[in-house]
Amino acid sequence: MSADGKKSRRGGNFDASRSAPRKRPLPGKASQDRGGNHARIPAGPDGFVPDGYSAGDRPGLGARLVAAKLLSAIVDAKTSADGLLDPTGGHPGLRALEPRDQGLVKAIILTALRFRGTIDRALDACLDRPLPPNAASLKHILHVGAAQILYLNVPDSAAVDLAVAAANIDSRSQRFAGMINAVLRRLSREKEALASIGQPSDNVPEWLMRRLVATYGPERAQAIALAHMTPAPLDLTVKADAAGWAERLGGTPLGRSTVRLGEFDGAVTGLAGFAEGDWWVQDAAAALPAQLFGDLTGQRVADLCAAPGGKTAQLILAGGKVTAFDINANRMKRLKANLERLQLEAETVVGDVAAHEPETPFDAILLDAPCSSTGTIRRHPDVAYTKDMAEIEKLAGVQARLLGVAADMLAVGGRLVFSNCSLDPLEGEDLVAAFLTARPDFVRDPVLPEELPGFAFALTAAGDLRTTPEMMGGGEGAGGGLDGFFAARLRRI
Ligand SMILES: C[S@@+](CC[C@H](N)C(=O)[O-])C[C@H]1O[C@@H](n2cnc3c(N)ncnc32)[C@H](O)[C@@H]1O
Repeated sequence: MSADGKKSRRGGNFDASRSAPRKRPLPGKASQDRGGNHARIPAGPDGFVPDGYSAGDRPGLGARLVAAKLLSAIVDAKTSADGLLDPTGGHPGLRALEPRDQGLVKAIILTALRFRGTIDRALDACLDRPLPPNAASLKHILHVGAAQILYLNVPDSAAVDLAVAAANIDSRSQRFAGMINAVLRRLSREKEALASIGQPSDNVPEWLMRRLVATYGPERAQAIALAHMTPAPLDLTVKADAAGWAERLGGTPLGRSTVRLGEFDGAVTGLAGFAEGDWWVQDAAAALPAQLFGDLTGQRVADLCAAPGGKTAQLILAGGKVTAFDINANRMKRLKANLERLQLEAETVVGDVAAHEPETPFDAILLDAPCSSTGTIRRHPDVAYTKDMAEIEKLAGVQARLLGVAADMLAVGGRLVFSNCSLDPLEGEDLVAAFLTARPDFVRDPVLPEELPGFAFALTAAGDLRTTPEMMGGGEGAGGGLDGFFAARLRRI
């Protein structure tokens, strides 16, 4: 529930700036009428505003044009949605829209990606013949329209009319305007049957589904695909007293330090305890790797890939004297702002951690490495379309290099936790196995069930942590599930 008690939806990590739309009924609030405000549509660097189009011609049309444009950038050019949808540094077409229409664009994009396979099937069922090959622009216009009709609280007539209008001002799609009208109207008539056509795996690109089946087996892979179709709940990591905060905020305590608020829509900044720095937004699974150190009182701790700092905060609260490293200066600024709100202190170092040679080795090191983020597809459905196996292999190489760097910074007897939010064993189990073979001075320090109350189910036979999105009710309706995470605890001998 939201701060004002309304039914809500919101997810995110640490700084709470991300939001995720629900399956239906959906964002609605973004646009309940004929589709939003008059849009100012400037020509972006790619000149996407068609010739002869006058800004503000049609309420809501700007939002649909931008949505189709961004869908193309994500699916065709593999551009990350986070960057495109950023309200300050994102796509210029998006930034030119009214906030309400920006919200609508975001809802359309996330929904169109989350249900991409189902939408394809539903459109196919309404087409007399297949779409012409190379008609990418037409396909994006149809997907934007279909996402609204099938899953969002936008009047179908507005979704259809604005899709036709978008086609009419796009020279590549103009000749299909009549077809778009007919197809989307049919979709609207038959949507009850078509909104859930097929199976969850239809919404997972082939490369990823193959990988999930090979890793987790067909049944669990299908359950993961189902969980991906449901936006993640809002989880908070509290400094202390999870049970007390759960009661105060109307949530559920999970494990040692998480309060799950489930569906949430609105500003987390309005919730009790935000201004006082009593908690921060962090998925329940993301809160587990730092817990594998237990008490860190008096220890020198390095958080090697720290920003925006969710795990840094946990390491400080566990008693560690923490140095936080990150290569990205902007992200480090966010870490500092986050720690300031939480009234916590760490030394910070901006730069490539591989170039850092500590004078004294650290007693404990967390390497929460950059990864493919396939464990966060519920929050970032674009990941399934912007990443591929080549990228995963490349990232596994980066992680192996960073793990070697981390190993050399650790004192003998010290503990190293390697973690990331990938579902792929190349970035997790396989990588750690290869490391242990190459480094006889390290052994695995298996995590015991009693160390992770409430999450013992997520421990592997080897004693690593492996969470997947269908765990804890993922896919069984809104408000459940976990981000996919891997963590292994290693000790230098
Ligand atoms: C998965 S994010 C870390 C999330 C963070 N641990 C948290 O819980 O909030 C990975 C981070 O690694 C940083 N990074 C990537 N390569 C790095 C390098 N060579 N040295 C230091 N930081 C690096 C990225 O800038 C990014 O902020």
